[in-house]
Amino acid sequence: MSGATIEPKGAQAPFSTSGADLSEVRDWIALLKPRVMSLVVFSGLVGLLVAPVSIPPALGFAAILCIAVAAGAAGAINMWYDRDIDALMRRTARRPIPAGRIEPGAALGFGITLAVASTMLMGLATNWVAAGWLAVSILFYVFIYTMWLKRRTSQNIVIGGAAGAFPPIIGWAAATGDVTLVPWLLFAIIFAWTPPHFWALSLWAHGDYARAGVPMLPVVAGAKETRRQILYYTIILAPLGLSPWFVGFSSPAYALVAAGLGGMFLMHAVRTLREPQDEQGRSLANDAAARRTFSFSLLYLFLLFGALAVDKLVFG
Ligand code: HEM
Ligand SMILES: CC(C)=CCC/C(C)=C/CC/C(C)=C/COP(=O)(O)OP(=O)(O)O
Repeated sequence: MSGATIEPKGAQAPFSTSGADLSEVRDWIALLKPRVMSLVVFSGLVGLLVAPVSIPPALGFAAILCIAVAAGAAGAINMWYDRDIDALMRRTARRPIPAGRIEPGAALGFGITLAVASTMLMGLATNWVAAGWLAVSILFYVFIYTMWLKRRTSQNIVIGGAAGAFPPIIGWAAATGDVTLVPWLLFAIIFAWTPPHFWALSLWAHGDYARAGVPMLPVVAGAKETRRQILYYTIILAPLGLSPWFVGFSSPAYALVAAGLGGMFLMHAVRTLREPQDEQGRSLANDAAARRTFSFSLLYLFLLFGALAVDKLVFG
């Protein structure tokens, strides 16, 4: 597979070289899973902004850059490890490694280099508590989720999803040097959010996972059970969203926003449970409700964390 598209460098005209360079750069960026990174970075930024200690903007910027690069590094190592199953799934088959545009070993080297560089820079720029949590999240995503759980159990994302819940802890630690109750509450919110976020998507992507032999919940337990589990986790998530107010960290205005968002998420989960389906729970409506639940999950986290940050700025 590799080498099929490589041409001798000297044979290329300057224009086509720059075109090739640009698409090469795009491939390296794709290895970093940049769209997923956006929300990871946002939740890390909110952890940093709501912390009771503020750090100089340049250091705050360095901390967020480190979270972004570390998440990207973990994504690149994940794509290196998962290249066999990525090649079997329609959603992932065009990724640079399964498509043969980037050598697996080069992707692994890229991921490890960025992981080490981002952790070291975090430690030097802010503190080693933040760097330690950054390392934990990379290692968790790579070893616990990707290498251990993803191919073994339908609970893979319930436990492995913790990797994506660390960014607010890292952001907070970058500012304060420690981790107290509030960042753990933010961790818990993302932890409870991950199953409905992912299982909504897996309802329509289950064919891909079945083909690749990945035991995601709809493949193992069926769509009906997946719909029920989405609702259970949303029932846990909705009150958890209010927890910063319960502990006196946020104002009643935040609580109102969190309650509204939680209510809307519950409504989407109930609609996903009840959408027209066959006896196995497979949608008869092109998974319209599940698609809306997935999109709303992204909006939910963005708005909830946005509200938390705005609340801190306005009410202190
Ligand atoms: C183990 C836990 C998780 C799994 C298995 C998972 C899986 C997925 C998958 C398969 C997609 C769709 C395709 C893609 O762009 O790759 C997706 C999209 C997305 N996920 Fe997750 N996710 C998880 C946790 C998270 C976390 C913790 C965040 C951020 C806090 C996050 C943010 C996003 C975003 C922003 C998108 C939309 C990307 C787009 O626009 O396509 N995910 N997730
Ligand atoms: C700060 C830091 C280091 C964070 C890293 C953790 C991180 C990026 C978590 C997000 C989880 C995620 C994108 C899972 C995708 O699952 P998958 O790999 O099964 O998805 P795929 O099928 O699209 O490859």
